[in-house]
Amino acid sequence: MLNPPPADRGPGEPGVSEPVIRVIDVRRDYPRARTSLLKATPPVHALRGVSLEVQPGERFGIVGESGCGKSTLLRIIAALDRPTSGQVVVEGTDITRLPERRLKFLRSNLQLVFQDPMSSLDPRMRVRDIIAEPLVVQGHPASGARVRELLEAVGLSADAGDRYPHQFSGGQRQRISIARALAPRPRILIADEPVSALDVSVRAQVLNLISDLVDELNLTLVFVSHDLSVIKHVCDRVAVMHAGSVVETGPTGQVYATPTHPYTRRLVSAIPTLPRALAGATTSDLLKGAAE
Ligand SMILES: Nc1ncnc2c1ncn2[C@@H]1O[C@H](COP(=O)(O)OP(=O)(O)OP(=O)(O)O)[C@@H](O)[C@H]1O
Repeated sequence: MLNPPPADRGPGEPGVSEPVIRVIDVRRDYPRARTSLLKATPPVHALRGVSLEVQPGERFGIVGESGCGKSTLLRIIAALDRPTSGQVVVEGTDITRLPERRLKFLRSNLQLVFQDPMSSLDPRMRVRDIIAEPLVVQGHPASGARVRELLEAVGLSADAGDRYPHQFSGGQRQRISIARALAPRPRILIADEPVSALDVSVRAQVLNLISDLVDELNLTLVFVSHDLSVIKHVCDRVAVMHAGSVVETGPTGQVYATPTHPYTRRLVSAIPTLPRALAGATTSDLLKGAAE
């Protein structure tokens, strides 16, 4: 079985109604280079008091155009960065104040898939070692059988393990990243624009693979995209971000059909019609076009 029911793997087993992730009034300021000797330069307010909750087994989307703070929020949820203020509670544990050595439980329970598989896969490593790496880092032996099982789960043949990342297409490389993320049997999968760098012809295949695996393995998914049509394909609920704030949250179908915030209405009205979608235009391309 790819992901048997987890044994005790850390504090805070999610209860029936306990959110898996709670983000509470999170702010993140980045210092900006000084431009004047006389006046202090104000920081970049990347997150301006973001709050949201993700329930167990939910597929939660975060959408917004470039620079609205999506990656900053994901990095804070994954404890790769700390907020300036506010709290993030994952599976009942406030991770924002924990020292690095106490974050071990999070490093196996929560895994990430990034936008560009080429830059997130070490070109000098064979695929089998790439997939086994998170297990080895956590001090677990990685068996050949487990690597083969993961390759099969993402639709790659067992002999793919002997090859190097450059010997695969973009879509296949993203499958390798997904296999690596699943290796430590996470309960939470975070995907940051996982299909944006892929050829439009393989995007749906990779989205369907993520969807199927989330169902099969009973994962909670947090999925970030600048493209509402991609979110609509995968997610049950969505938070719309604009300029460091969440401006609207709701079931994806409802937000899509009856958006309440003016920014969401702009996003929805810019969703590509079929011919433009086939030509590969994204919501953000179309928003740019509309603004020009
Ligand atoms: N390390 C940093 N130092 C200074 N400013 C930063 C840093 N990281 C992000 N920012 C700024 O914070 C804001 C939010 O950036 P972030 O990358 O989170 O947005 P995003 O929505 O993920 O955009 P994209 O989709 O283009 O990655 C932007 O104004 C960005 O320039």
